[in-house]
Amino acid sequence: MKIAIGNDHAGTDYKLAIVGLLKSKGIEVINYGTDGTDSVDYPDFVHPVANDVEQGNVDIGIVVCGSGNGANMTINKHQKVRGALCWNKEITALAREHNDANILSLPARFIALPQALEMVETFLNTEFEGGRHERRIEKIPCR
Ligand SMILES: O=C(CO)[C@H](O)[C@H](O)[C@H](O)COP(=O)(O)O
Repeated sequence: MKIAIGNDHAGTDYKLAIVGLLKSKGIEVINYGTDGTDSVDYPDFVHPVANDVEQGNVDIGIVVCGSGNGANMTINKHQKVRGALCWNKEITALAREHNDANILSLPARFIALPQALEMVETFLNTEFEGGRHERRIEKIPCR
């Protein structure tokens, strides 16, 4: 499995912990940064994640910022991206089961690190249910 990850300054600590978790599982990670805590602009770091997902270069993406909203708004401008802003394990599971989310957006300033890591595990280990949800996600793109 291959995962792209990007974040702003608010998400750096959590991102580094997530990268550690993923690598410990033998997952290949493309880290678009930032790896610092100086103030940056989240679109510069999450558009590359969305591009990789859109082009099929990676299996899924993860973005991390303060509230999760700016990063999630940005990635969802990409046609093939279904980015899900998640704040607990249950919402994360539903994002995969019902929405076939392909990028997980995490709000680092509003969830604890162990919870964020648990959500990453859930995102990786939960399958899309298909069925009626397939029809619905096919209707998401603007027509
Ligand atoms: O929406 C956001 C990015 O997706 C975030 O919450 C940012 O991390 C936040 O806006 C950064 O705020 P700061 O005051 O510039 O640290």
